[in-house]
Amino acid sequence: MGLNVELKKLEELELETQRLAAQLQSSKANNGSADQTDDDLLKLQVENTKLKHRLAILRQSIAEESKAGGSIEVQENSSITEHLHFVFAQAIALAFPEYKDTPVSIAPVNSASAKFGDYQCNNAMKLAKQLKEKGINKSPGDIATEIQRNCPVSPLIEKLEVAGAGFVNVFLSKNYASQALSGLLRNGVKPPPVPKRRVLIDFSSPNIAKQMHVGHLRSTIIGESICRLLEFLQHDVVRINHLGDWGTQFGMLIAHLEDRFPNFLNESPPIGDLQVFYKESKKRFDEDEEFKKRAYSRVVSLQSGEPNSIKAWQLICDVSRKEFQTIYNRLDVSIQERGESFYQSRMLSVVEFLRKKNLLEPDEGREIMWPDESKTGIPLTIVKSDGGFTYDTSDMAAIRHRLEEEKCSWIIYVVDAGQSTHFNTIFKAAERCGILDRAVHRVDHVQFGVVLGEDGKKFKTRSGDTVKLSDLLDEGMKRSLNQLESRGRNDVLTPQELKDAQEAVAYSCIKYADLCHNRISDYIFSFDKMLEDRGNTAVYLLYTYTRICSIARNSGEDFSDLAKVLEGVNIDLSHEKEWKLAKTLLKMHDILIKCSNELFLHFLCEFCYEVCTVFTEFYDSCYCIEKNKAGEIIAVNRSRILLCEATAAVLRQSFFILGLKPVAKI
Ligand SMILES: NC(=[NH2+])NCCC[C@H](N)C(=O)O
Repeated sequence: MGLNVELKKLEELELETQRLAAQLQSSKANNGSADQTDDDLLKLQVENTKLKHRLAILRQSIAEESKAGGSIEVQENSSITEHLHFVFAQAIALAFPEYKDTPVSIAPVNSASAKFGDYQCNNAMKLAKQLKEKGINKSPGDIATEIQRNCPVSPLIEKLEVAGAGFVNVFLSKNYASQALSGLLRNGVKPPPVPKRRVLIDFSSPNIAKQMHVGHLRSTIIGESICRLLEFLQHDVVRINHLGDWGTQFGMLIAHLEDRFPNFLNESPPIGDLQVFYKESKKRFDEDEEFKKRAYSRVVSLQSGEPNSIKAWQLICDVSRKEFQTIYNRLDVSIQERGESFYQSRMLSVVEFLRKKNLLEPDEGREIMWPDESKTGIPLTIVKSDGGFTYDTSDMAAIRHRLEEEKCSWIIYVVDAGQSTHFNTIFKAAERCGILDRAVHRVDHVQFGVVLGEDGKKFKTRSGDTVKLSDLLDEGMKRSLNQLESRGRNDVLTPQELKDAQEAVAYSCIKYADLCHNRISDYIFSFDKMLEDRGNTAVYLLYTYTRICSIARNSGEDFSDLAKVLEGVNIDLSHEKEWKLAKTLLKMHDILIKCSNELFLHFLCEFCYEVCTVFTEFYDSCYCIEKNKAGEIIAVNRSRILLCEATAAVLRQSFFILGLKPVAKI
């Protein structure tokens, strides 16, 4: 095992040990101190100390190896930026030992300024300032030179140059790039190595009996892509639909069901439109005192598990569930249902837990909890004055379950930006009571803006109603067919091919339009815009992809077994455009890591767009297949066709993460 690989593994282990120790500690706090737990904790601590020791030795030996003019290996599928971090961290540690923990700063160089290399380390300027504060005068240029001199030799680097105000410019090695692309073609696109976590993603999460609206659509699309991204990076992903299936509205729904379909226990009620049903029951609830009373009593019986109320509740949930599932099937989303009702018993115990810790205080008949001791911010309502629980209570029970029982070390909530105060409060409160430990757990509220209509106002139908998602998807299908027909594709494609293309375009467009913007800003929903075949749209990407795939097919040679083709061909990157394309493709791992660190998918969308435009530049100036005047193939440049295939592979993997479905013909 290479030193770097071992180092990464050890770092992962250390994280895991810390997480286990925290878990033991918290279960000890909850259960009183059991001897067994004490023993386990002790063992873990010893283990952790050993690990730390081993880590220190390793770091030292890596540093020494490079001091002796040593070299450094590149981990397979490693992100270039990460590798360069490693290289420069060592160089800085050797050149300026007292700054060995300085965060390394590496930036890609804009491809327009290729003479400055491909990546840049710009630590020297900051170091010059820090040294000056200590009374040492050294120019950034001199510092950069010292850093450069101490860099270990890496197969990834062709040369290093100091330039400008103290930058160290990195020129990537063509040889390395060519080998990395061969590996990619041979083994498929593989994920960059990252420390693995068990991560729970709470997304989609609509409410029973209510309309699933465009906000839920955003959560569904973004959430699904985050799951795919993290699964690709080999994390252990738990996909959770936190359905709103337990609110007080169920009282009135149950009471209304009892009246409308008295035989519901024996025969499933034909509730066609749950929204109408909901409106009817709400009207009665507001107008009829008697009904209101019964509705309240049904909430109590439901939450205490009375069988008839449970049965009625299940029937209602089933109606919604079926509707949601059709949307998930259409969008190719998979998710496990674990609604608020799942936490009923855990809400009881989390209340007990908080009460024992003296964290609940009375407030006009309610019981509230402040997120921090200073009592600033907004308190959570943990118990209502009628003894019932709230959205806050279920989220406290959920976060506890996810960290302690589900043993996740990372939770991601994909919910609209309107709920950011709620989540901030939940996170702080969870920290305050010892459920959440930020040293070992990561929690993110992946928030997103609202969907606007083309008029810039909230997205609504012409009549001012909220848009039904199934109608929206139907409209997308219609528009996509129109677009294909206007290009005459219905004359070229078979009916099945046309249908596949229609679906691919419709759903890919809707997803991509959502993902390609910074999610935090509001976004304007426009079918016209998303169906454009130019610019950063799904249609452009899908067309380009299909075109790339057709190149090998039309070459008259067999490219089905890439490993075999590679035996006789070296990927040649001597043409400027070949080299540019290769470097673009090799950025994929950097991008995936950036997306998963920051949980923004538009970086990946921009990457796909860049790959397509750089590919087009390449294809415009580099012949892959040469034909004579008669249209006969006279030469096939296999190396270039392999580059096309590598481009297709990179796009295919990125499309999969973004939920875009490529088709063979379009
Ligand atoms: N754990 C959570 N609170 N998840 C999000 C739930 C979203 C909620 N059902 C809504 O529609 O607004």
